[in-house]
Amino acid sequence: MTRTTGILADRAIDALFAEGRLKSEAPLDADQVQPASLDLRLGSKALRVRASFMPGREHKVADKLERLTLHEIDLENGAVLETGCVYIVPLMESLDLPQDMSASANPKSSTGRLDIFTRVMVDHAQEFDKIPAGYRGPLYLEISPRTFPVIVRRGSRLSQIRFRVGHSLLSDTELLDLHKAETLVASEVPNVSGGGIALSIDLKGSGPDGLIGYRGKHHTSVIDVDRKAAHDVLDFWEPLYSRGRDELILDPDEFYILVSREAVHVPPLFAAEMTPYDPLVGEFRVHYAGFFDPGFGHAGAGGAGSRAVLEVRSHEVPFILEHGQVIGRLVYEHMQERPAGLYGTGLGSSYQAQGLKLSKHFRVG
Ligand SMILES: Nc1ccn([C@H]2C[C@H](O)[C@@H](COP(=O)(O)OP(=O)(O)OP(=O)(O)O)O2)c(=O)n1
Repeated sequence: MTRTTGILADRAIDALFAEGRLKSEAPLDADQVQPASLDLRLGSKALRVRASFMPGREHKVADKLERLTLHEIDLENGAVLETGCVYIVPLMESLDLPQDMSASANPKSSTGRLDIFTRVMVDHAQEFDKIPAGYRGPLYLEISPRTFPVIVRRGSRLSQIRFRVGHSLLSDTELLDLHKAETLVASEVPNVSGGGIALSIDLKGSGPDGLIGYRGKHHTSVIDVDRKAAHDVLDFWEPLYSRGRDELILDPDEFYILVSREAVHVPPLFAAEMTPYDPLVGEFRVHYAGFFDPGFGHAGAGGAGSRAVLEVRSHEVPFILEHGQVIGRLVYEHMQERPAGLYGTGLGSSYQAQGLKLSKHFRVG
C-alpha cells in the first residue's frame, strides 16, 4: 500500500533520479540510496569562507561566495579540512523538486559522531537543512570540523537528504498507539509529549568495566572520512567509566559520545528523527541528533536492542548529567511505502544492534 503523504522510500528516490527530479554529475553510487534517504556527495572543490552565512531570500549561494571566499581547495585527490574553519562545498547532486515535495537534510550519523558540523544550503534559503517544496537548483554543504581535522575528497558522503510529500508526523496519540503495538522505545513508562518520545542517557555503563562513553581528544592527527576501521580509538578518544555515582560533569569545551538508556525501534513503515530536548531544561544538548532509518532496531532486521548514540555538548557552563536524564526526543513520520531494503539487511549498515559505538572509522580492540 502506498500513502499519498509521507517520506519517500528507496524505490521512489530511484524514480526521482530516473525522472530528472534529482540529478547528479556522476551516476549514483550503488549504496547511495538508503531505505528513506539519499547520501549526498561532495563535488570537486571546497571554498574556505571567512564565516558561515545564510543566503537569504534575495540571494543565490554563489553570489555570497564571490564576496566571502578566501581560497579554493581542490578535492579531486583529497584535502584536509581544518578544525575551526568554515568550508562550503558544492555537492554533486542537484534538485528539481515537484511542487508538492520538500526535503530536509541532516549530517550522517558517522559525520555527527566525528563532530563534523555540516548543514545543507540552497539558493534563497532562510533556513539551513530545509529545502522548500518545488526547489530547483544546486545544493551546497557547509562543513566545519570541530574536534578532529579530516580528510575529504570528491565523492565523500557527509550528509543525507530525505524527501517528503505533505505532512505525516505522528501526533502524541498516534505515537502512543504505535508504541503500544510496536514498542518504539524500551521503557516501562514511555514519556510522550510535543510529538516525540523521550530518550534518556545511560551513565551506569555496560559490561564489567562500566564504560559509559568517550570524550574527544584535542590536537589529534587527521581522520579520513572514507576509511573504515582505520584509526585507533585511543589516539582520538578518552574512554569514560562509571565511578559508581551514575553522573558525568560535562565540560563546556569538550565533545562527548554517550548512549541512550533505552533501546530504540523504528518499524518498517516509519522513519524517525531525533530532536534535541528542550534546551531550557539545561545547557546541554545532543548536538547532531539525526535521522533514524526504517528497520533500525527492528527485530526482523536483526536490530533488537539497538541503542541510540548521543553526541553531547554543554554550552556556557559545566553541567552535571545524571543517569536517566532526558536528552532528546524521537519524532516519527509515516513512510509513503515500505522500503525495499530495511536498515541492517545487507545494506552494509554500520550501527544496527549497536550499544555504545564510535563511528565506523575506528578500530575495535
Ligand atoms: N544520533 C544518532 C543518529 C542515528 N543513529 C542510528 C540510526 C540510524 O538509522 C543509523 C545510521 O544512520 P546514518 O544512515 O546517518 O549513518 P551512516 O550513513 O553514517 O551509517 P551507515 O553506514 O550505517 O549507513 O544510526 C544513532 O544511533 N544515533
